[in-house]
Parts: sequence; C-alpha cells; structure tokens
Amino acid sequence: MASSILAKTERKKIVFPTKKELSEAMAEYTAKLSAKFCKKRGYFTVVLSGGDLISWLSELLKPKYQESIEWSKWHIFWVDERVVPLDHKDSNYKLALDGFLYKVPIPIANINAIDQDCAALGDAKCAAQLYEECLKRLVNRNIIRTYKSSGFPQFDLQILGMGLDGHMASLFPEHYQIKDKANLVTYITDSPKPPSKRITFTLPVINCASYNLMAVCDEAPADAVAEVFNDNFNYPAARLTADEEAIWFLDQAAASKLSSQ
Ligand SMILES: O=C(O)[C@H](O)[C@@H](O)[C@H](O)[C@H](O)COP(=O)(O)O
Repeated sequence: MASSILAKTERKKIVFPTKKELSEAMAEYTAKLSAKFCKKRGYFTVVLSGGDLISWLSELLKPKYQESIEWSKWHIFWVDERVVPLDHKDSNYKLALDGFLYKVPIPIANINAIDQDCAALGDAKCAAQLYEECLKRLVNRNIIRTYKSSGFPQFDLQILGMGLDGHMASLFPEHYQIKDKANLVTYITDSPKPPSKRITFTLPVINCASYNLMAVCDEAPADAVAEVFNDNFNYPAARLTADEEAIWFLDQAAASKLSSQ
C-alpha cells in the first residue's frame, strides 16, 4: 500500500558557517512551523530522534521562544527509540527530556514515549507494536493527521540526524527494515549502532511528514553527506523526502565534501 502513497519533494539544503548558526536556524524553523500548525489546527506534532540534535534544539529554551511558542499544543513522538529503560542513559526519551522537554511547558500526557514495560524488559517487538497502536489511537483522535486518504500518519515536523553509514532513524544500510512498507513502526535487534534493540518508524511514515528537517554537523559525516547528495540510495538518508519540504541543515564541515555548496 505504502509505495503508492509515498510523498515526494526535492531535497533542499542550507549550509551554515557554524553549528551555532545552524542551531539558531533550527529553532527558528521549528518556531515558525509551530505557529503555522497551532493556528491552523490547534496542535503541533513534532517527531524527534536521538543524537546530537537534541542539544542543538536547546536554542528553543531562549526567552523569545519560551514566551511565544504555544507549548501546550505540542505533541512529541520519537522517530526511533532505543529499547532500554526510560531512565537509562541511552534512552532517546531521557535525552530529550533532560536536554529540553522538561524545561518547557509541554503537558506530560503529550509526550509519547515507548511503552515503559516493554522498554524495561528490552522487548523491541512489543515496543514497536504498542507504539504503532499509540500512533493509530492519536490518528483516531485527530491529533495526528493522515497523509491524503491513505490512513498513514502525517506528522507536522520531524527532526532527524544521520549516522556515518548514512542511517536515519534506526533504518540502517543493508538491513531489511528499510524495505518495510507494511508497518508504521518496526524494530531491530541487531542494530550496528549500539544499543542493539531499537524501534523505528518505517520509511513510508517518515516520508509522509509535512516537513522533514535533517541536521548534520562536523567533518565525520561529510563523506556520507556527499553520497546522499549524489543520490546513493544505499544510504538510507538519501531516501528522505516529505510532503511539503525535506530540508538538510548542514554546517560547513559536514558540507565540505559536496561538489557544489
Ligand atoms: O537513536 C539514534 O541513534 C538515532 O536516532 C540516530 O538515527 C541518530 O539520529 C543518528 O545516528 C545521528 O546521531 P548523532 O547525532 O549522535 O551522530
């Protein structure tokens, strides 16, 4: 069902001189979309991943955003999560909570973590199934929109990072999860990036989002960035599209291997 409903947009990019400017732009981008969606539908659905970008998002803690953003209308999700107890240092939920979410007035009921029992037991399959059910419940309550008439969840903004091997979310090269078009959420128990057990949105769900912002900094991922911009689809991140806009925010170092900047 999913391949026919995949959203398609051109891949865009903006290169920033430094990480600081990139994180300021990321906060501004997020705040503008928050205003747009809160006005339009009274909700803003935001999907986070793990990694460095959470620290870049702390720009949103600045007073101008603290005061202007309608935090009570935000609903938070994770594009991927490590299946570890929610208070474990490897948990993406804990990372975002400590780094940013605790410090803004988003109602706790709007923060959609994976099931804590599955997480504590390290049961990735169960965690993926329950997270998919959670998405479906929120679709039924009209908090998450659906992409056209497909029934696929459509998030307002998804903020992603990319690994050195070109993975995004927990969709890794040469792992079957990248081909899953039947489920909304799937799982992996042999992730090349530790920890090994994770859940992840599938590619159709990722690409149905209205706005996908991929943020990559530093020299280490520069080769992978160049592969993506050469359309090397063995790199999962090269498959990122969106309904409205799929945009890459790069710092100068991450963009250093691109043929044109
Ligand atoms: O939980 C995770 O590991 C991720 O969601 C993963 O997809 C991450 O976003 C990239 O690996 C980039 O991570 P860094 O920013 O740490 O390089």
